[in-house]
Amino acid sequence: SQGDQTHSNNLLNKLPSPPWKLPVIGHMHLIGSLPYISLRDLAVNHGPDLMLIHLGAVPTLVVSSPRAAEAVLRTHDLAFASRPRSMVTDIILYGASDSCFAPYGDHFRNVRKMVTVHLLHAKKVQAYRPARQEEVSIVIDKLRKAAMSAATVDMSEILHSSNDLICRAVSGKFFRKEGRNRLFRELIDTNGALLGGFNLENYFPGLARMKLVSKIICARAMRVRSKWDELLDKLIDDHVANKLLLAHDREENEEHQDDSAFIDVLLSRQEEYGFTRDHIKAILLGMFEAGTDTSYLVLESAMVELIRNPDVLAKLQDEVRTLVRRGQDMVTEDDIIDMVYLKAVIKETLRIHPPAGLNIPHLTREDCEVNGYMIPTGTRVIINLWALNMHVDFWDKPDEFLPGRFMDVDNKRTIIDFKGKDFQFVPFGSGRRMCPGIHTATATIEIMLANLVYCFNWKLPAGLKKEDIDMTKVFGLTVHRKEKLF
Ligand code: HEM
Repeated sequence: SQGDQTHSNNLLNKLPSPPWKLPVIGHMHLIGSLPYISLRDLAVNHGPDLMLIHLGAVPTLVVSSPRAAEAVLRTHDLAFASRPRSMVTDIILYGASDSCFAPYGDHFRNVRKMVTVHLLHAKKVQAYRPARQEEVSIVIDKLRKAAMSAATVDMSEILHSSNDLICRAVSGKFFRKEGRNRLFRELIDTNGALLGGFNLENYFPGLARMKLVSKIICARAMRVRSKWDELLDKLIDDHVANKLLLAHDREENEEHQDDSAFIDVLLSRQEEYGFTRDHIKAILLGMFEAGTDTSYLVLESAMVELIRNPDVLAKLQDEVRTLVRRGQDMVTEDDIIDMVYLKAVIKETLRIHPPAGLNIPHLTREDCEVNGYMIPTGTRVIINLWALNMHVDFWDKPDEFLPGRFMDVDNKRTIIDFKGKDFQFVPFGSGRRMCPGIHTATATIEIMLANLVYCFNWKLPAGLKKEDIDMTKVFGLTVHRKEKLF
C-alpha cells in the first residue's frame, strides 16, 4: 500500500547514498560498463559498509565490506534469503521455479534440498571422477595435436569445453548427440545476457508495465525460452525412454557407482518431491546456467595470470610435476590431494577474478536491522563480492596476483577458506543462498588446471608480450574477457 511504501522509503532514506541522483534514472549514470568496479568506487566515499543506490526506480542496497557481508549473509541470513523476480526470470525460468532465482519459500527449500542432497553433494562429485578424467583427456588430446604442429591455440575456445563436463553431469553421457553441446553453449550465452547485466526492465518496472515495452521484452525472452523448451523436452523424453534400459544395466553392474545424470535423478524423484515437468525443466536449466560459464572463466583467468606471472607458473609446474609419479600420462585426482600451491593459485584467481563480480541479487523477506539501519521488507540487495576480495583492510597489495598469500608459513596447507566463513573472501557466497556447486566447481578446476600445466609448457604466440594481453572484461551474469586468449 501507499503507507507501506512511504514507511519503506523513510527507512531507506536514512542509509548513506551518493549525491548526484537524477530524476527517473536515479544513480544509473554513475554505473560504468563494469558495475562491480563503479559500485566499489562509489562505496569508498558514500557508504563503505552499506550504501543505498537508486537504479532507475528501484532502490538497491549495496553491501561492500566483509563486516557488512557477514551481517547480511550470516547474522541475518534468513531475512535476506529471497530473490527479486522479474519478467525475464519468470519467462525463461518457468516462473522462477529453478534453484537460482526461486524466491524463498517451500518450493525453494524443496529444490535446494534436491540439488544439495541428490545432485551436488561430495559423494556424487566423487562418482563423476571417471567422467571428469575422460573430458579432461579430450581437451589434452586436442592440445597435444596443436602442440605437435606448433600451432597457436585459442585457449578461450579450448577451455570453454570444460562446460561440457557440467552438461554431461546434468544431461548424461550422450549430450554431444546431434550437436546438442553446441546448442547448449549458444543458449547459455543468450541466457547470461538476458538474466545478468543491468537489464532496463528490472530497474524501470513502470516501463515494463507499458504494453509496447513489455511486448518487446517478452518476445526476446520467449524466443530463448522456446528454444530451451524444445531442447529440454527432447532430453527428458530421451531419458524417460532410456529408463528401462538403464535400470537393466544397473542390475548387471553390481559395483555400480551413482554417476547417473542429474536429469535421471530428478525424474526418478519427481513424484516424491511433487515436481511438475516445468519444475524439472527449470531446475535443469538453472544447473546449466549456474554451473557452466563459471568454472571455465576461472580456468581462463588462471591461464592468463600464469602467463603474466612466469615465476608463479614455474613454481606451480614444479609442484605438479614433483607430485605426479614419473611416466604418468596425465594427472589423476589422487595426485592432486597434496598440491597445495595449485589450490593457492586457484584461490588467488577466484579472488582477483571472481566469475560473479556481484552475487545474484537477494531480496529481504522482513524488516531487519543491520549496522544500526533498518532495512525494510522487499529491498533488493547486491553483495559486491569483488569489493570484498579487494578490500584494503584485509588484503595487502590487493591488485597483485600473489598466490603465496594463501599459503601458511610452512607451505603445508592453504589458509583463508572460500567456504563462506571468511567474509573477505566469499566467491561462492555464504549462507542459505550459497553456491551449492562449490565441490563440483573446485573438482573441475583443479583437475583441468593441474593437467594443463603438467602436460605442457606455455608461452604467448611469437611477437606477443605479456603486457599485450588485453584484460578488458565484459559484464553479464558472469564477467567475461572481451578478447580471446591465444
Ligand atoms: C567457480 C565456479 C563457481 C562460482 C565462483 C560460483 C559462485 C556462485 C555465487 C556467487 C552464487 C550466488 C550466491 C548468492 O546469491 O549469495 C552462486 C549460486 C549458485 N550456484 Fe554457483 N558458482 C560456481 C559454480 C557452480 C557450479 C559448477 C554449479 C552447479 C553445477 C553451481 C550452482 C549454483 C546454484 C544452483 C546457485 C543458486 C543457489 C541459490 O540461489 O540457492 N555453481 N554460485
